[in-house]
Amino acid sequence: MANQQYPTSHGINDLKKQAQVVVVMVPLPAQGHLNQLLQLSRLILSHNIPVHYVAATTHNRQAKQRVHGWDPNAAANIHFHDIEIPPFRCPPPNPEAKIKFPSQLQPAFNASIHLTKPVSMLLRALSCKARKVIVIYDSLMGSVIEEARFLSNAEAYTFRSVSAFAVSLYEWELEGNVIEENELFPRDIPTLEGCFTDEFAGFVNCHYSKHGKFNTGCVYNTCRVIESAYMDFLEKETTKEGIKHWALGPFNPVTIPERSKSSKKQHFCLEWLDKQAKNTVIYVSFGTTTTFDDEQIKELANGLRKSQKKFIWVLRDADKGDVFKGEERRAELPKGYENSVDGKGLVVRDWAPQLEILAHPATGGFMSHCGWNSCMESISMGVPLAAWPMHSDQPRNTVLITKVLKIGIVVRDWVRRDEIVTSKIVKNAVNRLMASTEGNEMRKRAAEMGESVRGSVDEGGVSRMEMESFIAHITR
Ligand SMILES: O=c1ccn([C@@H]2O[C@H](COP(=O)(O)OP(=O)(O)O[C@H]3O[C@H](CO)[C@@H](O)[C@H](O)[C@H]3O)[C@@H](O)[C@H]2O)c(=O)[nH]1
Repeated sequence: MANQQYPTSHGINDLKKQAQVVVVMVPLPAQGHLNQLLQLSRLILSHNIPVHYVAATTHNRQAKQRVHGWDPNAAANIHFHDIEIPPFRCPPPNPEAKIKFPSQLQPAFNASIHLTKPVSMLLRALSCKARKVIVIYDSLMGSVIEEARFLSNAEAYTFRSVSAFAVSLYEWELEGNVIEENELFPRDIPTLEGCFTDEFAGFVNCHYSKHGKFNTGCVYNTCRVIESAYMDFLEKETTKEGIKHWALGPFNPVTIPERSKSSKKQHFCLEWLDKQAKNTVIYVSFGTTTTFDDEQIKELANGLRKSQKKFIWVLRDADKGDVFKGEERRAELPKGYENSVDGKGLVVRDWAPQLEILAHPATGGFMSHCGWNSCMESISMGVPLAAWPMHSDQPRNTVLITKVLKIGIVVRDWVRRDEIVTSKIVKNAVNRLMASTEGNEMRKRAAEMGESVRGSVDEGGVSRMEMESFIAHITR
């Protein structure tokens, strides 16, 4: 399999033990979640453990089609279980919504409940054949894997799709504590007001599994190089329950295979990047759950142009619950915009190869909403961020990036989320990150951190050891 982060060197006995263990992944159907569990599948597979990845047919297709740097279809030991579920509503995102949480995904989240029966059947079937069935499920998919509770040879592990920092804060609050400034948490951590819709908050209340009775642990897409204090905090909080916590990230590949320059498949923005000088380009992208209204798009477009810095801007609407259904809105740019930035900037309307862009030496900064995948990808490629949070865990990830790790600046303060971000604010943020002493210092810090994070997956590195301990634990 291409791009194995953890090459294996197992003894015969280890291999025998592992052959009797299977892993079942149950992701929440949203790109930021599908992607992480697919990437984790790749890592687990490199330890010769078969992985079953279960989702609705359309979400499996989405996860496979969008992954970069390796081919999940060629990874023979990933068994994709395409489940046909009843049709669900698939509204487009609403650019005018006051709360920016992607409420259009809610019907897909609700429809996940139809996976319960097929997942139960799969778990039962696997449980008859394997010595052990390990279920790794998104913390919002607890209801779907209830069957694991009744199988004597099944163990369930909760996957936390966000930073250990965000989970620590959330669980601290769940216990009824007030967040105060201390050695772990900096001051002025935003509340969760404005982060979610009421409907999603209700969904979380129903389905969030902190650590169910049959749970033996939690896995995180993070690395102790950056979040060791928060992993320790979570461990301390659950000592009594005997819950284990594993920081197995970064899940994303940390090295990108050498591109063949003659390859026709190369994305045009990578060819363009090849012609740019080191650290001169800012990559601008807001993940798969952000939709701007026309006015905000205009301000962002003008701000990038006025900054006079080179940029790659991914301009796409947020995903729908089924990304293959219906039309996508094509956001309008100011008249003649693309010509006016010719040579300076690229606007990408399709799926951009984000990891490869971030890994490219010409990329020197990332303007991002601070979704956790984007944060981990940027950190592991050593790129500092200009943080512009929209919803969910993003305002708190912004605190982690800017105040704790000090590898980024804030574009727009979360408290001013109802105001438009003017072109002047955008221009100033780009210049601050890309062309100031402060920005250069952050770039240096981010590069050093990236090196340490990439090193953590090498032999003897913290993430590598944590993964080995996890594999030993599930195959014990
Ligand atoms: O053109 C594109 C656009 C996106 N991506 C990838 O898509 C993913 C986006 O994930 P993320 O950065 O986490 O953003 P969201 O899609 O918004 O993720 C949701 O899920 C995350 C994990 O729970 C949360 O941290 C976020 O707040 C939530 O919005 C990343 O892997 C990107 O590399 C591309 O490769 N190309």
